[in-house]
Amino acid sequence: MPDMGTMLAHWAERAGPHSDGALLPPHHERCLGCGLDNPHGHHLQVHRRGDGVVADHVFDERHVGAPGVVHGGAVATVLDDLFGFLPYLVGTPAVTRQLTVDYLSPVLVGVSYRIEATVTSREDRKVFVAATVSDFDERTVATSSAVFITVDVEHFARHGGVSGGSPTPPVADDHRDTGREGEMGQQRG
Ligand SMILES: CCCCCCCCCCCCCC(=O)SCCNC(=O)CCNC(=O)[C@H](O)C(C)(C)COP(=O)(O)OP(=O)(O)OC[C@H]1O[C@@H](n2cnc3c(N)ncnc32)[C@H](O)[C@@H]1OP(=O)(O)O
Repeated sequence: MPDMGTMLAHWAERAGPHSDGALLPPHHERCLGCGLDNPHGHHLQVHRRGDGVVADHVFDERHVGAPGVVHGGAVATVLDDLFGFLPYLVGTPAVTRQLTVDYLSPVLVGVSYRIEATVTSREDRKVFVAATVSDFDERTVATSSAVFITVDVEHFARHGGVSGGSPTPPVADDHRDTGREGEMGQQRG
């Protein structure tokens, strides 16, 4: 388990307070949504705006689904990551428990979109959040809502770390030493 002091410092460093308009720090350098060191990432640049967060984002060819159209999973990734900045403003770490996306119009590769998210309500550990994705004619192309659950920093220490690496995946007993290096071996990468 990573050192708890390191985890606490990592959270404290990011949690702010952040002034209105400030560029918010990435979750960590390898984060798929906002980490600048992730070559597969979206490199989201997120600012605080009032009680919410906002990012302008252009999806590229790496994110294509149907020709010219952004893959729905890529849109969901960006929404989830943007929601993941609201805990900085709430003041406590939180993780996604449920994420819903309404795809109203195709999101297009190479077009700039504004994505805005805010906290709509709180109930004990539950933080309800909502977001919109709009083009620069202010036409809403997607909306999203999510339920985040507040956690303590130990949650992150328990399940991995903040250095950017992934914990070694557990190997299921029934696939150990079978000599079947076919499908399962390849899937596990
Ligand atoms: C050190 C800091 C590092 C910082 C790095 C930050 C990185 C962030 C990166 C961000 C990247 C982007 C973000 C990411 O990608 S975050 C990554 C994706 N998310 C996860 O990995 C979370 C995985 N899930 C869990 O770990 C657990 O399930 C958690 C901890 C979330 C809850 O497990 P736990 O066992 O503790 O709680 P519970 O299951 O009893 O539920 C709790 C409460 O919630 C209610 N509930 C459940 N569902 C719903 C629903 N649909 N509508 C309304 N309510 C709902 C439920 O009834 C209950 O209510 P109540 O009975 O208590 O009243």
